[in-house]
Amino acid sequence: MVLTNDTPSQPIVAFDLTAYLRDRQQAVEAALERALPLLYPETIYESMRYSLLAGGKRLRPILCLASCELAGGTMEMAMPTACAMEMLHTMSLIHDDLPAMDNDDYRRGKLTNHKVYGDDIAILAGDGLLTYAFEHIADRTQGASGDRILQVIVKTARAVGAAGLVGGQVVDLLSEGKPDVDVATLNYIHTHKTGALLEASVVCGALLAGATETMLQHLGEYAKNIGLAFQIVDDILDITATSEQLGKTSGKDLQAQKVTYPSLWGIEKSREESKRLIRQAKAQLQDYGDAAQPLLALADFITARSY
Ligand code: DMA
Ligand SMILES: C=C(C)CCOP(=O)(O)OP(=O)(O)O
Ligand SMILES: [Mg+2]
Ligand SMILES: [Mg+2]
Repeated sequence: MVLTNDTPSQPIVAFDLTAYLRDRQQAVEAALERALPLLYPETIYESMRYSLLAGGKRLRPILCLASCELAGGTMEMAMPTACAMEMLHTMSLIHDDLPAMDNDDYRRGKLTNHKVYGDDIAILAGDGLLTYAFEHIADRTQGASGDRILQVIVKTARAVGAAGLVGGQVVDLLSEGKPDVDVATLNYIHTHKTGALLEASVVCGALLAGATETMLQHLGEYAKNIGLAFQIVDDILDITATSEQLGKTSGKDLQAQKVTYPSLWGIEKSREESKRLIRQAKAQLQDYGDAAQPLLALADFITARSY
């Protein structure tokens, strides 16, 4: 996919997103493989690796690496944090798919973790990934000061805890089957269960590189907008895409009576809203010229994606 940068006041330069994603996905896969070797007791490491190394778009680590580079840092400096974001995302998926939550049998085209290893090991695999993510940031980050690493840990912990992802998942579950969920509640669910970790991924990359307050603010706004757009698109795809395309059972939101943007507004209006959010995200990066190309293209990828 070659996307042109259509933000006003930016030069029109083609950016090969397909090649970029392929390179970055490869780098992230290799780093994840190295980060989590198979140790004793093998069952838990096998279970953690089963989900962590099952593919996926690797969007969160790629965003983290890109924002670190935009802020003048290196890919190496951000790689442990980038890997941690994927560990946390994987933890959230393993737990989200459990029978006590969304009860899903497929993820990334494979049986879900609990279907292979059982609920007990799947819960522990999530716990293992959650804790290891923080160990990995603290233990493996090189080239950034202890102070910056601490800021990253605080930001990330907040993003996955009750003030972030956990809080969003709770309201998502409590809203199931309710016919009167309003847009404010829906926005809370989306910005917390999905947006918070995406935002942390973007902001932490830049924090490691010592970005200015202004840049952190721009990147935070960029990330909030793409985060909300991401979940709207996810809910559209749940209706319009096949299980094969998604690698998970489609049509689950309707079945579980989840309130979503498309259920409230219909597919067309939801699509328009996601596009508006992406335009708003890209507008945050207008001061950064060509250096922002990866993040601009990644924003477009969120609405263009089909899985
Ligand atoms: C998943 O949300 C969110 C987290 C934090 C795992 P979801 O249940 O809407 O996503 P999916 O359709 O991928 O299960
Ligand atoms: C947070 C949500 C909505 C779950 C899906 O996330 P992704 O679509 O990023 O899943 P993978 O590419 O990592 O499989
Ligand atoms: Mg869910
Ligand atoms: Mg789910």
